[in-house]
Amino acid sequence: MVLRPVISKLLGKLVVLASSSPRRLEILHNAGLRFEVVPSWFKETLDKGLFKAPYEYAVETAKQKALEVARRMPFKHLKTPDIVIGADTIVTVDGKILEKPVDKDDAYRMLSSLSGKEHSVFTGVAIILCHEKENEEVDYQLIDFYEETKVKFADLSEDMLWEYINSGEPMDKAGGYGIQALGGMLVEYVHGDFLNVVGFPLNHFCKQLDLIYNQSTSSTDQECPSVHVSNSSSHATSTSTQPPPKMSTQFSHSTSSSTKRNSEPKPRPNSPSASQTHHTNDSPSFSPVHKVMKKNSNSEVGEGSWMLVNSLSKRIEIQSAELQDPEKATLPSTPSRGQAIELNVTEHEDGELKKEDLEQITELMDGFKASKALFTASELCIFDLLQSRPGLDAAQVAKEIKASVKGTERLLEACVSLGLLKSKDGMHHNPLYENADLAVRFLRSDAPFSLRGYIQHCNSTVWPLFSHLESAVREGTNQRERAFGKKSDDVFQDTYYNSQEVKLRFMKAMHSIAKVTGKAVATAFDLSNFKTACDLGGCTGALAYELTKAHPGLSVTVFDLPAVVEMSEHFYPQQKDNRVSFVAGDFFQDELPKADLYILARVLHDWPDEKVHILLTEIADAAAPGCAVLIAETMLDGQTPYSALQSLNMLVQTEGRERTASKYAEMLRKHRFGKTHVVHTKNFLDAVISIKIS
Ligand SMILES: Cc1cn([C@@H]2O[C@H](COP(=O)(O)OP(=O)(O)OP(=O)(O)O)[C@@H](O)[C@H]2O)c(=O)[nH]c1=O
Repeated sequence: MVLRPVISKLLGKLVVLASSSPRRLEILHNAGLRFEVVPSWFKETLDKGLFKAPYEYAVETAKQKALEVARRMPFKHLKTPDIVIGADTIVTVDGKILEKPVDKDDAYRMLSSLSGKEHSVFTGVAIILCHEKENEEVDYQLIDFYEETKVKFADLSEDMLWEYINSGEPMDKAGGYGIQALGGMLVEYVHGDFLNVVGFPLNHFCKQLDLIYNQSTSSTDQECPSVHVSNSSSHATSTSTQPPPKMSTQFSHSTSSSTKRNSEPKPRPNSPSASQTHHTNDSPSFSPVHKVMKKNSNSEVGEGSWMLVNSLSKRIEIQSAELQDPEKATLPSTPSRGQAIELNVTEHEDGELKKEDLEQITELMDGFKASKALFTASELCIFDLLQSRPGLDAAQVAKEIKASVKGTERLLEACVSLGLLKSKDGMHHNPLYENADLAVRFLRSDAPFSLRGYIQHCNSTVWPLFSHLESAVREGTNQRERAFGKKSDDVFQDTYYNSQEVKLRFMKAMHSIAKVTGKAVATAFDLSNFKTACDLGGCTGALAYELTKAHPGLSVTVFDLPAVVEMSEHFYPQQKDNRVSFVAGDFFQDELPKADLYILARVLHDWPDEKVHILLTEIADAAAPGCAVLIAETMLDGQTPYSALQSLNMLVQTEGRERTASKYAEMLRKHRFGKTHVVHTKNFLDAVISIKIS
C-alpha cells in the first residue's frame, strides 16, 4: 500500500498536520504528502482514569489536538483546512501510561520501568475532514484509529540508563526514548509497525485514506451527512467541544466504517500490531472528555505550572496568511472559553463533588496567588540566590533574604508546586531547594531572556491597577488615579518623566519583553527589500538589534521620547552596531524620520482607535508607495486567555486595547496600506506587515 494513489486525491487540498513532532513531520513529508504544520494548543491533560483502555486516551488526545486546530484556523488564519491530522503516541507498561518525561528523574523512572520488559506503544490518530458550505458553515467529519506495536527492551544497567538520559534524547519523547535514534540501542525486538513507535503509523494511515478517498463513494464526495451523535448510548458524546456558534458546525462522523469493510477478523486489542479503526458514530468507546487538570505530582507538571508556562510563553504556530480584504473577512464569533471545553461535573450518588471536578475553577480562583508567589520570590531575589547557591534549605534562604523561616518555607514550597523550583531531601528530610528549568531560563536577573524586569513591572504597576479592575470595567477607563493617586492623560509622559526609578523599572520591563520577542518579530517576514527602518517607540533598541542581526542590509533608527533615548545606552553599554541609531522625539508631535519600513511593536495597543489613526496618518504621510508598516502585537484570537487578558491589561493601564489581525488590516487600509500579511509566531507577539499602495 503506497500513498501515491491517494496523493492525487489530496492535491490542491489544504492538508494540516496538527503536531509539533519533528518525527511526524518527517514521516509524512518523506511519504510525499504536502501539508502545513499548525501545532495544536490542546493541553494533554485529560484524566487517564476516565478511559477504559490506554489507546482510548491516545485516540481522544489525538482527536482534541486536531479539533482544536480545525476550529482555530478559520478565524486565526482566515482559511479553513480540508483535512487536519492529529496524533498522540503513548507508551504503556504494567498498566501505566508513559508520556514525555518532565525531567531527568522522570525519564529515569520511565526507562527503569521498561528495562528488560515488553511494552506497548500506541499511537492514536484523528483525521478531520472539513467541509465548508456556501454559507461559510463548516461540517467536520471525524475518523480516528489507533495502532499498537510491541517493543522489548534489554536489561538496562544504571550506567547505560544515565548515559542515555544525559544525552538529552528522552526529554521530548513518550516513554523517554527514541527508537529511531540512540534509543534503538535499548531495544531487543519490535513486533508491529516501527513507524508507529516513532510517532506515526503511516501504513494504517494510508489504508485509512484509501478507504476515505478510493474505496467508497464516501461522504467526502458528497455533502457530509451530519450524523447527530446520540447521547443516549452508554457513552457520552464523543465530541467534547462545542462548535463556535456562528459557524454552526456540526461534528459528524464518517458513515464509512472500515469495520464493515474490513474482512479480516479484528485482532484482539492487545495482540502484536493490533490496530483498530474507531468510528465514533457507533458506540464510542470512551466517556465524555472532561478537562480535568491534574494537580502537581512528582511525576507530572501540574496545572499550576501549565498556567504559569502558558502565560510566560504563549505557544502559537508559525504561519503566514494573506489577510483577506477586511471588509469581507468576517471572523466568526468564537466560542467562549467555557464553550470550548465542557467540564461535565460528575455528581456522585451521594451528591458530593470530586476534587478534580472543581480543578479548573479552583485553578482560576487561585491564579492570582500563583502570580503573586512568583512576583514575591522574584522581588526577594530567591531565584538569583539559588542560582548562585543551589541546595539551600528554607532557613538558609530566609537568612539570606532577611525573612521569616516560616514565611520563606511556605513561599519556597509554593514555588516548587508551580514548577519554578525543585526540592530534594537533605539531612533529616529537610528539603533543599534549587532553580527549576523555568527559573533558570526566565527568572534569573542575568538570564539572556530574563523576564525579571517585566515581573517587577507587573508587581509594582499592573498588580495595583488590576486591584481596581471592577472600576475599570464600570468606567471604561484606566485606574492610574485610583492606584497611584494621580490622573494621567499620557501614560508614557507620566512614566518617563516620573522618578528615575519608575522610568528605569518600566524600561526594564519593556526591554525584557522585547528581548524575548525580538527575534520572532525580526524574522517573521523577508525584509530584504527594505534598507532603512524606523522603530517607533523602540525603547532600548532590543528589537532594532535583532532586526539588524537578521537583516544585514537594514539600518534601524529607534525613535522614542527624549527621556527614553537618554537611558537607552544603559541597556547596551558595549553595543557597537552602527546600523542602529537613536533619535529623540514624540511620534504624535514631531516629524518622523524617513524610512522604507515603519515598525510599531507593542505601541498601538496602548492607544484608542482615534489615536492610532493619527499615528497611521503621520506614517502614511511619511511613507512613499512601496514602503511598509510592520505591527507587532498580541493579536486577539478569541481562544487563548493570553490575548484576552492582555486586552484587560490595556484597559486598566492605558486608553488602548488589543485588536485582531483583521482589525489592524482594516485600519491600515484606511491609510492606503494593503497586501497585508500576518504571521503568528510561537511567542507573545504576532506580526502584521502591510505595503503602502498609493
Ligand atoms: C516512543 C517514541 C516516541 N517518539 C516521539 O514522542 C513524542 C510523543 O509525544 P506526542 O504528545 O504524541 O507528540 P508531541 O511530540 O508532543 O507533538 P504534538 O503532536 O504536537 O503533541 C512524539 O513526538 C514521537 O515522535 C519518538 O520520537 N520515538 C519513539 O520511539
